[in-house]
Amino acid sequence: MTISSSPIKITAREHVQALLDQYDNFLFDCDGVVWLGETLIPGMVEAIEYLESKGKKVVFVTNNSSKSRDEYVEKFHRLGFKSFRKQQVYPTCYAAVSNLDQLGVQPGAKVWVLGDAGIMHELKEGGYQALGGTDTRLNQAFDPDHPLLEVDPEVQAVIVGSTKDFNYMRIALTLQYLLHNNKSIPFIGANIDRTYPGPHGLILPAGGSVVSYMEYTANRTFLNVGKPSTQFLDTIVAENGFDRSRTLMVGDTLYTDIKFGNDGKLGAGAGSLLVLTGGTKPEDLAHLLHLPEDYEDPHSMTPLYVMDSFGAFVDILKG
Ligand SMILES: O=C(O)[C@H](O)[C@H](O)COP(=O)(O)O
Ligand SMILES: [Mg+2]
Repeated sequence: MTISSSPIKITAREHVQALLDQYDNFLFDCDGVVWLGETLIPGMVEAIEYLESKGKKVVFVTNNSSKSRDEYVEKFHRLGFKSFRKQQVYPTCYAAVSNLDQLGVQPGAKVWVLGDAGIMHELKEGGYQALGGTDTRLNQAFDPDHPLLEVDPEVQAVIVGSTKDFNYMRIALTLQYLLHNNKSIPFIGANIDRTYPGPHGLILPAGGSVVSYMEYTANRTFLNVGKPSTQFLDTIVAENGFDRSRTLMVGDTLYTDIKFGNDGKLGAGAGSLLVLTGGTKPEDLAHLLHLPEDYEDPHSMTPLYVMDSFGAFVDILKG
């Protein structure tokens, strides 16, 4: 996907009206677009309710694997999205588990996790046995003689995502599974994000840094199931029956969200909108500074539209 011109800035009523005319389906990123941690971005509930009142289809696609779909339902309801349904959210913990079958790992199998509760819960919901992850026995200091370090030969896959419990015990054990059986069991990464925007202006280490740590120490490459995976988008489009040409991706990160929309051929020619409420600042957009070096095409990360906050949608429309 190539977008050669500068993004169109959405500031006026006619711009917002044009979005409503052009798109029937809206995909929203979460961290940095809908909320920052537990803090809702002002106007987002009103914006989503407005879109839905006009018959638009809205789904949320997040690389944050720390919560399962059920836990996201609770969060959306808590933050005021009263009619939110489980089928509207696609977190990468769900994407990771959905991929297992295609990788030859059937329900019932044991799966090792370096990550938070979302992955554990989605594994259980999918009929898998989740090992590692939030197991509190792994909170203790590393001890090479600890019986927990014994590898379970029945583990058939490893899923790594963001975690705030990134300690040496968990890292060392995860490495054993990644090396096990001549590095033959699938290694799934929940995302490639380097950082994510936290509250109070904090920039926090994201899941991609955890996945990359394990990739480096195991000297293995992982399967990224999160944005910008085109397979992830294909699944969402197919499950919801979306017409790509009438679908827009709204996100705050160039190399995940915007690339997801552009590479996924959304919109009639393009379908990505960058908001500046999260990790990307105007100067980043100007220079496309945050690009991982292995992404060769900067145009695939250039949004068609840019907006200070999607939360301003209704206010702009009302003039
Ligand atoms: O590490 C994480 O949890 C994610 O990278 C991060 O939160 C991104 O989430 P998203 O912006 O895709 O909602
Ligand atoms: Mg984001």
